[in-house]
Amino acid sequence: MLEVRGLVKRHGGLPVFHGVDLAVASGEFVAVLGESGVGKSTLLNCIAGLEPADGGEIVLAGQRLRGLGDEALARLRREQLGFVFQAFHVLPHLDVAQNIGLPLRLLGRRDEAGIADRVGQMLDQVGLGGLGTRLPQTLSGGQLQRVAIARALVHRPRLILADEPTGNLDPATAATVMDLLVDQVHAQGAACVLVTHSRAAAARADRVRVLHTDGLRAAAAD
Ligand SMILES: Nc1ncnc2c1ncn2[C@@H]1O[C@H](COP(=O)(O)OP(=O)(O)OP(=O)(O)O)[C@@H](O)[C@H]1O
Repeated sequence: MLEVRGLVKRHGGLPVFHGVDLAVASGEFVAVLGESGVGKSTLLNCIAGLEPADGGEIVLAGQRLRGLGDEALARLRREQLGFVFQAFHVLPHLDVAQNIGLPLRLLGRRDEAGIADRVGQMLDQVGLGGLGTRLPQTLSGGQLQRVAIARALVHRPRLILADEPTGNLDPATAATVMDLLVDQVHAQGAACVLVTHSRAAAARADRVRVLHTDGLRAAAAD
């Protein structure tokens, strides 16, 4: 589903990482750990085509990202990807249900009843049942985190990229969110790359890798 080969990234001429290799098959869950600032979010952004790589190759769902135009990249993201951003990126002027339903609308779905059903299902799954009409500014950080997760999974993406999805959650809610991600991977056959500082979250993955400036390596306990 995802192949990263010899990835190189610089920011403003300064090296972030080089020599990053990663292959993730459908139905496989990989956690990426690493020191703060080593480039974990940057790696996810490169995989999503949100930041250009400076070298190496990324192949997502059989398509090589290099050389794809903005339009093709946007379509690939819409159709294949669910991204849980560290900073949520929940749209402030849309209510919770509209935020969660957005990926379905961007895919061209117009069956309002079907969209409402699926959004309701996601609200229940992340423990936000009844909060669909609330605006984001009335939610807590942990609730916003769960909106972001529901929105990333609503269209059953083939590849899930999750940047610290449990960072703002209490241990019980974090475990529920990890259940959702693991279910999406194992029951639905999605691939998942999870960036986290949480050893508990990483323990749910099939493989754990640690990002260093010169590549991704197996964790000591792996
Ligand atoms: N837009 C940018 N312009 C310049 N430098 C950047 C930019 N984004 C990130 N960086 C730098 O790239 C490096 C990697 O940042 P990144 O956010 O990917 O790290 P991270 O491993 O995800 O960190 P954390 O665990 O703290 O979230 C850092 O040194 C950061 O300062």
